[in-house]
Parts: sequence; C-alpha cells; structure tokens
Amino acid sequence: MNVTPPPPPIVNPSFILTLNNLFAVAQTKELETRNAITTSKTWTFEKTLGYGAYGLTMLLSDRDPLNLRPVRKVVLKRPLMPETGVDDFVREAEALRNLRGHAHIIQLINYTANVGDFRSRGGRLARAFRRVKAAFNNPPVNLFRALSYNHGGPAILSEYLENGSLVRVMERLFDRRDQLPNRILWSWYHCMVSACVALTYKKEGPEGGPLEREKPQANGEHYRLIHNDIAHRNMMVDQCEPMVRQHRLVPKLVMIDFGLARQAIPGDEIRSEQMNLTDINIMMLGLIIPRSAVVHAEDLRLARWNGMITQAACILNDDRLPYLDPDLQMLLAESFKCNDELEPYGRPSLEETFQRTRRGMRKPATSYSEALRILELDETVWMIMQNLIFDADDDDD
Ligand SMILES: Nc1ncnc2c1ncn2[C@@H]1O[C@H](COP(=O)(O)OP(=O)(O)OP(=O)(O)O)[C@@H](O)[C@H]1O
Repeated sequence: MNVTPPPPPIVNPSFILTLNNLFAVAQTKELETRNAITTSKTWTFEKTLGYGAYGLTMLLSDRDPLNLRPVRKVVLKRPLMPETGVDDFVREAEALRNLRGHAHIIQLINYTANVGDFRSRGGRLARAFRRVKAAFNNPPVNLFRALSYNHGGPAILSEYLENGSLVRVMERLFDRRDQLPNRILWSWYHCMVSACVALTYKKEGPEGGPLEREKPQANGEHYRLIHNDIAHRNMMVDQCEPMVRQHRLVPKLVMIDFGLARQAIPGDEIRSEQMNLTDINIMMLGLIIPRSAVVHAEDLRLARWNGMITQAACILNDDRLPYLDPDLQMLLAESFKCNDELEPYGRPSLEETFQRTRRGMRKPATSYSEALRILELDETVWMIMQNLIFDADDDDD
C-alpha cells in the first residue's frame, strides 16, 4: 500500500503550544512575572486575568507604602513564549497607540518591544534610591525595569477596567432568565458602533490625555483597521459617567484585545467597516437573546420578513420578544439583509448605524408603549445595572 507521508510542519514544532501544555506554560510565565514583581517591591502582582494561545494578561497594582496616592491598577500583557506571538504584540501595541484617545477603546499606558532594554546598570544603591523615589512617584517604566532582570521580550501596559466583560453580563442574564431593557440595548449598541468608528481613524492621543467620543469622519485618511476578534469577551464594561447624559445610568463599553487586528488594503475601507460592524451586530443578537447559540455568522438562520430576506430570524418572533423596540428590531433585520442569492445586500453603512443607534439611545422611557414603559424607566435601568454589574458577586470570575 502506498502511504503518503504527512506534510512537514510549517512552524518549528518546538514553538507550537498544544492545549495540554498551554496551561503549564502560562503557569510558569505567571510565576516568573510574579517573582520579578515581588522582588522589585514597587508593584504588586494581583492576579492573572486570562491567557490565550500567545499572551498572558495580568493585573498589577502600584505599591505605595506611604499611602501618598490613590492605588493605581494596570493590566500587563506579555507573550507566553519569547519566540511566538511577538508580531501580534507589536501590532497590538501599534494599534493601541494609534487609537489612544478614542473613548471606546482601551487606553494604552506604555509599551516596550523589549523589557531587557530597561535593565539598569546601577548597583544596589541605585536600586534602593529608585525604591524610595517610587514611594512618591511610581512610573510604569519601573515595571519594565522590574521585569528586565530575568526576561526580555515585549510588554504592553494598559488601564484596568474592573467591571468585567459582556460575557459576565450575558451569563448573569442567562442565569436570572432576565432581559435587557431597550434603553440599555441601544446604549451599548451605540458604544460598540462607536468603537467601530474609532477603527476608521487614528487619534494618537498622549498617555493619560482626554478621551473624545468618536464621530464618523467625512474626510481624512481612513485607518481601515479590522479587529478580527470582536466578541463579548473583548468588550469590557467601564464605569458610569455622571456628567455624560447617555452614561449616567448605563456604563460605557470599551473594546480590548487588538492582537489579531490587521489593516485592510487601500480601497477596502467599506469592507473593513462592514466586517467590524457585522461582528457587533452578531453580538447584539446575543445581548437580546442570551440563550441563543448565535455567536458566529454561520449560526444565523434566514427568514423572509417585511419584504426582505434577512439572517436575523432569531429576533423576529414578536411573541418571544414582545418587549423589543420595533426600531431596534428593524435596524438589526436590515443589518443582516440578503439578496435572492443569499449574499449580504443593502445593509446599513457604519455611519448610518451610528446615527440610528444614537437616535435610539436618546429615546426617553416615555417614547415606549405604556405596557413596556416600566422596563424602561430610569429606576428600572439603574436597578438592572446594579444587579448585573455593580452589586454582582464575584463568585463567577
Ligand atoms: N484592560 C483590561 N481590564 C480588565 N480586564 C482585562 C483587560 N484586558 C484584558 N482583560 C481580561 O483578560 C482577558 C484576556 O485578555 P486579552 O483578551 O487581552 O488576552 P488574549 O490572550 O488575547 O485572550 P483571548 O484570546 O481570550 O481574547 C480578557 O478576556 C479580559 O477578561
């Protein structure tokens, strides 16, 4: 019998992480980082937030023995193995630097391609002096320096958002057989669409600078960034903002994890916008029906509805979703519209979705029918947010 030999591996096999050893590698990396941070005495290792095929994401806090400043928490992301994923880190850092200053994007604090560059030549005295200085002012480079003694490779530092991701919200909705009022759905839809608008132009703001809400740009260079990993786990819940009308009751959402982000080629501006937007629209279906298994475009079912063919069948049954705002239902139905060949057709653009979600977000409780109004009142929205996010136990973290 003629047996064809297997093709040679494209990647050096020593760099391939199987699921079996991924956990062990992540644990070792965590221990290394924990030791380096503990030795430095200027930062504290709090916990590991997560790890994927390439990176380990950890929460650290600024150690302030004199209690001179508010404790600052930061997120540190490092590659699991120095040989792999470094390109993803460089791309992620570059995207975060370009997008810094956009209100719905996680804010980069600092980045280095190689923590080894921070290895200081000073002796014990210099180190002791730095430690004393750190009690007054502990800049993020101290962290890179702490990591530099035993390691090289890239590190990304970003702000920490303590309210978890939309996965947490979805799980709680599922457990409690609850549903989100339309005003929360509109508000979060608009946040996520704003994050997609952010991906169309660079902001390049300074570290710690003011954040600006995104606006579709009529002119200027298009950034054409495709996130490639838009999912509930990569949309974080921020704080409420008492001075911003739309986030007084409903906290802002912020997009994270740009490790897979790529810039589309010139000419592909609209395609890049539509790719990000489709992922957001799929996330919206999940927020409306947390029990639905819709997580990928392939899971969408087709329906004929109001003279169109749409893939949004799961939200068109009015008996199952009597509370859903017809305007929101219509926007999502149109966002999954297909032609007779079942290809995407006539879907609202990013700019149109931005304008329609903004109008939706601004609807007061009184604009809903009397039967629904109780769900949409400020008091109900506030109570649901407390319940799902701010007062929720941390047992499922
Ligand atoms: N800035 C942040 N604030 C709070 N939590 C964060 C932050 N960044 C990441 N996390 C948490 O850490 C987890 C992993 O982070 P991240 O998505 O950046 O890494 P990843 O290795 O690409 O993971 P994945 O492949 O699961 O997306 C996230 O799902 C989130 O829960």
